Amino acid sequence: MPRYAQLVIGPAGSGKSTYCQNVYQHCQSIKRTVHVVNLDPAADHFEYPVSVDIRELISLEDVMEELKLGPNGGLIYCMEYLEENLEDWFSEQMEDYIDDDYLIFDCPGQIELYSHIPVLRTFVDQLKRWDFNVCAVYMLDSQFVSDVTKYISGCMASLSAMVQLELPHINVLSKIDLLPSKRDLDKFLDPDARLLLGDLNQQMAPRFARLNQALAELVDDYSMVNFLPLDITDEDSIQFVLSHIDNAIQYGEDAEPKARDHDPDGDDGGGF
Ligand SMILES: Nc1nc2c(ncn2[C@@H]2O[C@H](COP(=O)(O)OP(=O)(O)OP(=O)(O)O)[C@@H](O)[C@H]2O)c(=O)[nH]1
Ligand SMILES: [Mg+2]
Repeated sequence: MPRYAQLVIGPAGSGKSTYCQNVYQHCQSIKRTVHVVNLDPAADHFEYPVSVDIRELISLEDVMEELKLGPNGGLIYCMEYLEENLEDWFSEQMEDYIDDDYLIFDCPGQIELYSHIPVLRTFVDQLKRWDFNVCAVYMLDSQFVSDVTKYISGCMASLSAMVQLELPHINVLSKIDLLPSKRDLDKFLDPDARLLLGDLNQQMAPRFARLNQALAELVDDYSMVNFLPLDITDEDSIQFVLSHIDNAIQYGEDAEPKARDHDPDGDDGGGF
């Protein structure tokens, strides 16, 4: 039997750890077991019980002090150290989690990790060899929908992670509770390339028209850049996101089919 994993990624401060905490609590309330793994060597405190903690292997503070590295260089060093220790330290930690266990990996927010540094890809490949079904959960702060140019840059960062990791990929728009209005939200959840292009052209100088066209086509071609809204103040919203992810990794396939509550259109909306 496989094991299951979510790799929770996305820019710094996008709400990854908060998401992990809320999914953990939600699962507790519905009597479902999940384990949260901290992969952020810079994290200082957690609102969820940490099942495995990278800081027991290496801490950012020590690396910065001993190797005289800054926070970003130090983080990369820590992650590469984890990569070197996948077969021993990490493999030992994973031994406790067997058939059907469900792990949620809370990752650091450095964007380099998702664009051009291969550590997470190596990590994911190892999880797959250990028979994990893995899904990338890309968190984007909903403040990105306040401006179409920000939004397109968020989409590109997510696409870059998707191309690098080659995993089932779900984009989540976090912090929906902080949006002053949800009126225009739909057009960002499931973007229409032509509308996007119109908005981009309106905001940017004419010399960017061809670039905008290419970006809009890219979003359209992949037809994968869509987002699930997450309002952590609403249990149904958490369950909605979780059920899409479960579906992507075929969790609970043998169980009774789950009702897709909170999905007014009845469509998938997932980005993979
Ligand atoms: N209101 C609200 N605040 C949120 C939500 N998600 C995160 N936050 C706040 O946003 C800040 C950053 O959240 P984190 O969960 O630490 O974000 P992160 O992605 O783990 O950040 P890094 O690990 O530093 O990359 C914290 O102050 C959270 O309380 C949300 O859904 N709603
Ligand atoms: Mg975090």
